[in-house]
Amino acid sequence: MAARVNTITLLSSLHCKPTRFNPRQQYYRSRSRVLFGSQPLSSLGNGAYRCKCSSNGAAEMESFVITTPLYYVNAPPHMGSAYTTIAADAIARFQRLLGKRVIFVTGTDEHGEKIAAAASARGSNPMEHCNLISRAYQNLWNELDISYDKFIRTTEAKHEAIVKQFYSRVLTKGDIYRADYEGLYCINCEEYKDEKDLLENNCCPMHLKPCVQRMEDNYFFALSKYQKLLEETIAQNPDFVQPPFRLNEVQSWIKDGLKDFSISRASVEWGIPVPNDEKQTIYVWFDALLGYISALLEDNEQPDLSKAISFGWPASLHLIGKDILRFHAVYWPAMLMSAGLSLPMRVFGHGFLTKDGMKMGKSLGNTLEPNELVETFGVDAVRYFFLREVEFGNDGDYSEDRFINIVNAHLANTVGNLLNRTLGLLRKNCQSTLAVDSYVAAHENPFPETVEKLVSKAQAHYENLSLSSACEAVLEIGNAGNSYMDERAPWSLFKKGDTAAEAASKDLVIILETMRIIAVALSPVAPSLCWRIYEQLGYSRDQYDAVTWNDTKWGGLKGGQVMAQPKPVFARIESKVEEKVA
Ligand SMILES: Nc1ncnc2c1ncn2[C@@H]1O[C@H](COP(=O)(O)OP(=O)(O)OP(=O)(O)O)[C@@H](O)[C@H]1O
Repeated sequence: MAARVNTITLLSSLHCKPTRFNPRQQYYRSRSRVLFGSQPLSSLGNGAYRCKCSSNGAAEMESFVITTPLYYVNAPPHMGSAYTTIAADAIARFQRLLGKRVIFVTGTDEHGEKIAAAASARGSNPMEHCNLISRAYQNLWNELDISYDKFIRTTEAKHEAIVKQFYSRVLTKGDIYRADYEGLYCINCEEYKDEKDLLENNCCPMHLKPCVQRMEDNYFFALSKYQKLLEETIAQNPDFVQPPFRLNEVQSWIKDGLKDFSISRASVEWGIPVPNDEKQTIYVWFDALLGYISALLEDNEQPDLSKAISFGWPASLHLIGKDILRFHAVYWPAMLMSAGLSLPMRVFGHGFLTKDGMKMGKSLGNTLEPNELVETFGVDAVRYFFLREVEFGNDGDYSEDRFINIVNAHLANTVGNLLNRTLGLLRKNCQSTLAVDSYVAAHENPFPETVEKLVSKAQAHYENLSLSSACEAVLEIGNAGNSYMDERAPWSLFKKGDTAAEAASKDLVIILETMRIIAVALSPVAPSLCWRIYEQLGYSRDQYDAVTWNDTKWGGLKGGQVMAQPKPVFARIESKVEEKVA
């Protein structure tokens, strides 16, 4: 079968590696025999496809498709929703720097009982309500410098068409049947619960609200049929669920036994009608997960499932919170197997931002407002703090004092101050002009090697989604630059005659080259700040936008390049309480 259409070709063979057999897809194909659509290129294990070399030796661009959850529009976004999206954005930006063809999908999940209830509580109709809240998400993503490529709303006509086609495939496969169901239902999770998983008074452990007894005549998806296949697939692809401790959780759910689940609601009007039974609507999760596929359609395309698949499925990475792991790592793969489609390559379930130990969430109302944080502290501080402070995968609590201390110490002092004082010295002693190429300035100096080692460390951490460690490695470059500056003390060398002054002007080039490398390596996390650094180094916006990870190599700055007038790139945040941050 032909490789997926990747139209852009790279001139360099940098990203061209030999294609490799992908055991997961082969495994699945051999059992289902119904896999269709174009085959992805083989997995690199990190969620990217291997590229294919064309006959002239040029390399087709690798693809990297990353998704956030489609956020539920029962209430406006909060810092928890922003957290996943900021992390996805940093990963997407890093993969773009590597030269991949990235499709970054986000959007809003707009159907279901909770939405209808939220709309009526506001005295609005569901569609108006969805328009308003979906717009709030898009506005917030703009505020937060989120570089998404696709924003899908599950109320879009193309999405509805894809859901119906998918439903029909699963029906044809014989995996949908009709039955009565009675059980305890959590309206906030929009899910029937097992009594054993509930707290006292049948309260949902996530939302702390009692579940209600419900009986319905529904359509069911035969999840139990896929138990063995799921078990085997996951055993053969342990990287499918990450971090590893979440894989154990998923494996134990499957081992406990999978029960068929109801995929329609008779009592919910606000949803996509079940094909051939207009009295029922499709269960919100069976609908929303398909958004990852319908998002891939071009706006002017006929909504066709096979076509959507050919535009980028399977996703390289679903980034989600741990609350929706079961849907993504159990239900969704089984649904895809039933429809004869490839599984996503990786599902990463990160931890929760908590407030007083409880998950911050819309239903509990204990949220932190990202808009306010951005307004008060700026977008770079918000992005940097949450990615640096919370070990990606674990939970993390927010404290304003910690926030201020971290961003002041790292962004204002280590990075901003070093740049500012170096540019100040350059202006005073060298008319803001670099004396020599950075390559020449560092001749026989071991410093570039220190920087390059830290860059490699940062790269490895970005690739493993260890975003906090990636930030740490980049900050270590800043620390190394500060130590170099203090040891060399160029301000005093400039006073010691020509030879010492020549050495001092080379030292300034070395520090500024270090700043340039920091700006590239930190750009996935704090893109606006890094642009300001680049601008201070005398580059244009177009030059910044064309940067790749290759630009982390030593040797970018050239002799004669004129730096901008020194201007702080990150304003220190004033606070009443300030502690020393290690
Ligand atoms: N406290 C949080 N910490 C980290 N991520 C969160 C948090 N809250 C929400 N998210 C992100 O949003 C996803 C859930 O989206 P959803 O729109 O259901 O938000 P929610 O606030 O969790 O809603 P609810 O409180 O009604 O369950 C999570 O899987 C995660 O990606």
